[in-house]
Amino acid sequence: MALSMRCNVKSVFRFVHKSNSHRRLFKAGKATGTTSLPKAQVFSGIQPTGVPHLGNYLGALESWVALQDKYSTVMYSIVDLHSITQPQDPQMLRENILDMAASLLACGIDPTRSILFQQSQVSEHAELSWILGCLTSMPRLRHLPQWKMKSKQKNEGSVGLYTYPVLQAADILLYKYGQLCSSCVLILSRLYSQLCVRERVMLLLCRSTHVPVGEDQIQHLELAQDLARIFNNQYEEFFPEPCALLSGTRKVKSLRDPSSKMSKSDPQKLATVFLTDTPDDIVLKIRRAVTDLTSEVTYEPESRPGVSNLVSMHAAVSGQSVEEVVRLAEGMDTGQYKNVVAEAIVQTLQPIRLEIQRLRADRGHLESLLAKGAEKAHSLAAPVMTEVRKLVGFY
Ligand SMILES: Nc1ncnc2c1ncn2[C@@H]1O[C@H](COP(=O)(O)OC(=O)[C@@H](N)Cc2c[nH]c3ccccc23)[C@@H](O)[C@H]1O
Repeated sequence: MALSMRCNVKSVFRFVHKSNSHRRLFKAGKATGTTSLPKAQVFSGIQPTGVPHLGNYLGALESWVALQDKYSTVMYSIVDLHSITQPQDPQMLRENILDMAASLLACGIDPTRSILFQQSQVSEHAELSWILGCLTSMPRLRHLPQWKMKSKQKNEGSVGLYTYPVLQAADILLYKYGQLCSSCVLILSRLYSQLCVRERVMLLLCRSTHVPVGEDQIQHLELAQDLARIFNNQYEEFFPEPCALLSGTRKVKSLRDPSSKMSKSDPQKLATVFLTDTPDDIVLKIRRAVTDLTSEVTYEPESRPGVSNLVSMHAAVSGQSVEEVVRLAEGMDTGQYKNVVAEAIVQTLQPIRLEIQRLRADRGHLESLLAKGAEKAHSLAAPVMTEVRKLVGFY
């Protein structure tokens, strides 16, 4: 699974030249008695607004799982504060939070290798969001997707919906420190002064928070980068700019309208494949997927979005390239091809569905996992917030 990184290299470059950042690089470990260098972290979030769908899985969750092997601090948050920007029934929300935890575990999130937690249980998210909100201009938020889409649907949106992306920036920026293992720390701290600028840039690039998301979150990530920059200019170099990590399948489209993205809240029942769909549900939805009048299978996202969406989903779930998949489909018409795609999706989702069912049954276990995750997240967020409060002038 290929991941691509979207970072603002120029700003990281600028960051390197500020002497403070340099010193801070060594400061982070003092509290633990080691000389430590901050390092790359992974942070991402998902709203507990129902069972994740194939778009969430291919655009984000699959890479969340893979990143557990590549980074030592990996954090995934069930962003319940974001979810209440739309009306939620309290009992349903409570259930959705635990169901989301079960879904993430079933996809392969391993609580021994990542910190899985509920956003509202770490109050620093809301606090940092307020501070960042005070640095954000109103026009900067007006054109961001969440507001544009959802305020239109409801005629008018809430203040929470409007400032949603500021909270997302706070989520990401809050987790800026990490510890390296002591031998790496020793080697790197000895070497740092001998590194050339390019190597220091690489080190700092690695240090920023990496955020695996689908394409729809890019503008939110850009706001997080801007807010890091604005905060640093206003107070002192403090927040490294985060980078988006995009998976190969950046945007899975709706099966009923391939001009829009697959979404949990799509009112059309056949538009979205959920991770809990049975094989029969999946076959039906794929068979009914909107394509076009050409029967050949090709990959032309602009002119043939429907069939191209099937091809890219098929490539992603089967671990093949788009070219391989198209070659495999030679001689088939789109009707026959849909059966192949459905089968490949069933193969991928079936074990996840069964595991979700198993995990959902033990609510106590899920609650205790989330409580432990919140404790760990809090222990990382608290020292950052202490520094932020000092910089802002609260003490
Ligand atoms: N059709 C699709 N195709 C490809 N990818 C998709 C598709 N639909 C959703 N995604 C991706 O799934 C993740 C979770 O979606 P959410 O809408 O809950 O995701 C959201 O609503 C975020 N605002 C949650 C959030 C809050 N704080 C954060 C901090 C970092 C990253 C993310 C967050 C996302 O990565 C999203 O890009």
